[in-house]
Amino acid sequence: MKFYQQTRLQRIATLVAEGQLTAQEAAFFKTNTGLTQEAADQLIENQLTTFALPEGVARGVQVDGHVHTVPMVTEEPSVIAAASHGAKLLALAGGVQTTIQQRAMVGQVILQPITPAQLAQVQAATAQLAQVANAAHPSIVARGGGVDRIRYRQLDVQTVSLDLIVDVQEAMGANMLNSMLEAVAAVLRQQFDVTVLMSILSNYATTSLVTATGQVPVASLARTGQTGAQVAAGIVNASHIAQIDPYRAATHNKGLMNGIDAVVMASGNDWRAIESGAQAYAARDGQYRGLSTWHIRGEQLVGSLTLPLPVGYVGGAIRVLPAAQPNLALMGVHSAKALASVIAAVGLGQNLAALHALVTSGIQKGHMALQAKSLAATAGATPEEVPLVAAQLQQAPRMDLATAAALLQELRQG
Ligand SMILES: CC(C)(COP(=O)([O-])OP(=O)([O-])OC[C@H]1O[C@@H](n2cnc3c(N)ncnc32)[C@H](O)[C@@H]1OP(=O)([O-])[O-])[C@@H](O)C(=O)NCCC(=O)NCCSC(=O)C[C@@](C)(O)CC(=O)[O-]
Ligand SMILES: NC(=O)C1=CN([C@@H]2O[C@H](COP(=O)(O)OP(=O)(O)OC[C@H]3O[C@@H](n4cnc5c(N)ncnc54)[C@H](OP(=O)(O)O)[C@@H]3O)[C@@H](O)[C@H]2O)C=CC1
Repeated sequence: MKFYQQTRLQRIATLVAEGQLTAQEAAFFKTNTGLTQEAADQLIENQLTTFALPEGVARGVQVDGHVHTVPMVTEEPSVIAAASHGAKLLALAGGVQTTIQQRAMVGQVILQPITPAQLAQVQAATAQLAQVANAAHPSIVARGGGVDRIRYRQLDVQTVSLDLIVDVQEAMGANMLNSMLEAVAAVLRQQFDVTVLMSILSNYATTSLVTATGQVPVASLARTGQTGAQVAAGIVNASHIAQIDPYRAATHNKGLMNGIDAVVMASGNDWRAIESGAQAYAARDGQYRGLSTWHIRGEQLVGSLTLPLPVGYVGGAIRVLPAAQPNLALMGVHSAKALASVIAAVGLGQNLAALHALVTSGIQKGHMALQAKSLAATAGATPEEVPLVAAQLQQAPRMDLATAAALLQELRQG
């Protein structure tokens, strides 16, 4: 029986049998009910309750020679099926390869107003400012990180952004960077008499770019009535439309962020930070574009996705959210870079599956088939009734809430 045809408990047992979960981790996944109210109260303000989302796994995600089972947190039906489908296609030609040139965070101290003479003074003190920043968070220096460099960008005639670029090692680094930035800002105000408007990290993490590339044999893309070459050409054309039309680009990127956000959330990372960075990067040359592109090389359809992924392997809420550590263990990643690589690979596969569906049967066939369960539940079906209503919904001429409600009523009337 396929993994996705098994029951929840059978899936956990399969992962144990495969050696992907220890007995202790399996016990956690079986009984996990999320955050306690007490833990939730420690995390946010004015806490009332907790809010749960489903978590599943994409299987067979092949990245840089390793095969990963990837936890994904999402409320949207068909996202995990699509991630699995994309990963399966990409695995046919060796999986996804990733490159990470650098992993650092950027923060800004905005100097405004500043004269050219004042700027020259500040620039002359760059080494001192780097020392100030490192002294504000010495433990990151002890861990092998710290200030990488400082650069200056003139934003308008009286405004300069002093950009602090910091190697944050295994953390996302937002809090540590903000401490460093505020220390630099204080010295600039006190010793250089410069007006500092504000200091804060930037989520446009261009120093944490990850590129995922992968290929699929064109022949494997064939579907009833369409040759592999026709489907591959359709995917290339769809990817081109996302380069020339922001209306399409936004949807193209939403599709790949379906996978990226789901893994970011499962890992306990800050998904708003990843979303904002990705969307800013999509508009980096002044026009908003698709983050991934596809082209044909010989017998292969080749895809590439680049985006900023400043995720942490430690810090933030990763220790506090109960599922984050078991999820990282199940994913089989042991560093922030490895996590970023897996996330990028899921994004590329997610995009491939969505484009494949769009240029073949259309999105509704696969998506709505999987939406049937959630429609049945929305109509009020109990867990026992959901599969019965969902099965009938898939045969019905229209798959909508009214039909689901009518089918449920029929079922209850026997
Ligand atoms: C839904 C599929 C995968 C069906 O895909 P399919 O080819 O019709 O069905 P299949 O039964 O032949 O399955 C193919 C593979 O999909 C996976 N798969 C299949 N079913 C399951 C399942 N239940 N649970 C887990 N994995 C599943 C699995 O890997 C399976 O291979 P197998 O293991 O059977 O050898 C396909 O139609 C698809 O990928 N569709 C895209 C769905 C999608 O992107 N959903 C997101 C919501 S729409 C959206 O938000 C974004 C969008 C689409 O607008 C983005 C854009 O426009 O670019
Ligand atoms: N704009 C944004 O995106 C903003 C985001 N945030 C939030 O900031 C949080 C992330 O900030 P971050 O600074 O990463 O989190 P933390 O404040 O939790 O700092 C990271 C922690 O990890 C510890 N650590 C242990 N091992 C390592 C290692 N190998 N490398 C690096 N650190 C290690 C550090 O220890 P030590 O102290 O000894 O160095 C530090 O305590 C997220 O919750 C995010 O939501 C906050 C402000 C703005």
